[in-house]
Amino acid sequence: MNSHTPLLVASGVRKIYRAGSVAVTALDGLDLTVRHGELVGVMGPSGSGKTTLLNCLSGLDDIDAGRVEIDGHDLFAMSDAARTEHRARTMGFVFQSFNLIPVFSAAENVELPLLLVGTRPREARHRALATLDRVGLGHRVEHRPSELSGGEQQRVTIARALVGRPAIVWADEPTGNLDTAMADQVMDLLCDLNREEGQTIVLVTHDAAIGARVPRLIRMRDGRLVEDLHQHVPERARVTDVSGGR
Ligand SMILES: Nc1ncnc2c1ncn2[C@@H]1O[C@H](COP(=O)(O)OP(=O)(O)OP(=O)(O)O)[C@@H](O)[C@H]1O
Repeated sequence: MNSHTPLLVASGVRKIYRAGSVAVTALDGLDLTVRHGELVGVMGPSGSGKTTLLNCLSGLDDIDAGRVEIDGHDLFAMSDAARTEHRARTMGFVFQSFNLIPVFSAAENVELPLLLVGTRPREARHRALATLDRVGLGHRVEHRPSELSGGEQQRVTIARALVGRPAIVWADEPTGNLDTAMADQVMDLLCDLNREEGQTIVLVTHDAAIGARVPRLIRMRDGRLVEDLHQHVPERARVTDVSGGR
């Protein structure tokens, strides 16, 4: 795909959750285009459909109507197996809960997705170490999650999301479990990855301070996009050292 082709094109996406006789329209004909290299924040009141947007546009969840194309491929025209494979190849995920394997070291957690798609162990380890270094954790590769701070654990999950060199990273409240200083470090890292390496990121957040840091902010209400704002984000003064004092 050349960089002029949008990375993600979602059109008319509807998602209806049915629980017994109750149906909730979580996405109500949503249209969204994301270009390569964008950092897009998604805000909106509780229940407006932010997590559903992330789950449906990444193909983690099915949709009831509409179309989602990522990297030129129609997500819902492919089989479940093909969609899973496409997701593993093109997407990385960061959630509020870290979901790291407690008995694995940071390096083992990060190399796991590569091993699962058949990358040779030596290559997987090499890339895991390089990616941990990129997120400022080159000095913590043998640590287990319980031996790391919350911010460090979230940086391990970011490394795990990045190690397969995904076209797009989906992040759902990535700073939701962190105190302000650690949340700042994680946001610094995501902004740097976007600005310096052109990593495309879609990030759901409740936090207005985070919303103020993204170059593009979309707002949802009742399953629709109600605002799409391109905002000037000044280069930050580097106040936080993500290397943790290496
Ligand atoms: N699995 C489900 N079954 C039934 N209804 C659901 C399900 N998941 C979400 N919903 C409903 O869909 C709507 C959108 O939910 P969603 O979680 O996407 O909102 P959100 O904006 O992410 O909310 P929050 O900010 O509180 O996390 C809500 O009305 C929610 O109650």
